[in-house]
Amino acid sequence: MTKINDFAPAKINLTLHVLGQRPDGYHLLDSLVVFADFGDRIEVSPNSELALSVEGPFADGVPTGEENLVLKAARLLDPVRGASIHLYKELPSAAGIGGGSSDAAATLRALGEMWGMPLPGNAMTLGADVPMCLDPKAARISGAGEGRMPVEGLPAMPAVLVNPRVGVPTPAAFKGLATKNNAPMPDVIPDFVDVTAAADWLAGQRNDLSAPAREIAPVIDDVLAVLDDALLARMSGSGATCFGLYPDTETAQQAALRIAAKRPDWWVAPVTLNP
Ligand SMILES: C[C@@](CO)(OP(=O)(O)O)[C@H](O)COP(=O)(O)OP(=O)(O)OC[C@H]1O[C@@H](n2ccc(N)nc2=O)[C@H](O)[C@@H]1O
Ligand SMILES: Nc1ncnc2c1ncn2[C@@H]1O[C@H](COP(=O)(O)OP(=O)(O)O)[C@@H](O)[C@H]1O
Repeated sequence: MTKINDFAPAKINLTLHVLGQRPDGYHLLDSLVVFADFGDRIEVSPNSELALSVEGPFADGVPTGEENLVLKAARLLDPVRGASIHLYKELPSAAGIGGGSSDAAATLRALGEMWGMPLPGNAMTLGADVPMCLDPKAARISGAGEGRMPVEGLPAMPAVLVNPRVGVPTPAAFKGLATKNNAPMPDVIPDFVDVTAAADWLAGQRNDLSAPAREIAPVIDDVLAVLDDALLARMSGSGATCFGLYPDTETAQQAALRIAAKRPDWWVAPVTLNP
């Protein structure tokens, strides 16, 4: 039986500048996005009905009904066709790292291949993060999430992802913004010789959702504090996951061990953020 596997990597917003708000309420973004070598996994195989099974460390709490983004993605591609989909959930949900969106994008890729269909142009209807996850490579994201410019010149970045197991609802983070019209990133994102140079430049940029998310979940301050030995520590997306950038893989792994020992109740993952 034909089985197709796909990988749904964690999405990290290295920067997230909020530039304004559209009349429909969605916010205009300028965001530098990269993807980790760590994420969920999807397996699809032929089946008469559309069926989803979920397992893995973060399976609990992921909806298994029609509201699951994996099933919504399948229905977007074909409203009636059947398939068996297995989701192995390694990523925490509602965590600012686009787990559900990346699952949806991986489902579109895998079912598109199995059913011989092209990727849909309206993936945005599944969620603002889904289009950027269709081709999970470094990109500068604009509009409400639909604009995507590939970014060359980023190094592979050793990092640690830390989530305090507290969910931040994305609408609440946007609603809490003190100012909606903020400055974009510079027009040109430079090339960087290494992760230290990238971290130096990133330090001059922002995540505008960080302040409102920290109001909602003050534990984010504790997360940033344990990442104080990183070259740069910042929240991703609408939180609460934060990333720390480290000069090399070994240092990142040591930092992850230290943080996991200090906060065994938190989710801690040493990763590489790929260009
Ligand atoms: C903030 C970001 C940054 O990459 O990531 P996450 O924190 O979700 O990972 C995304 O913009 C989130 O994308 P996603 O989670 O797919 O958003 P959606 O389901 O489409 O929207 C959830 C809600 O977020 C708000 N929203 C989302 C995107 C956007 N550009 N402006 C918004 O105001 C709206 O209130 C919307 O109802
Ligand atoms: N496959 C999925 N994985 C995770 N969450 C999902 C999935 N499908 C639907 N959801 C719902 O989407 C919401 C946002 O999840 P997620 O995409 O992980 O958030 P974020 O983009 O903030 O990391 C969750 O609260 C969850 O109920």
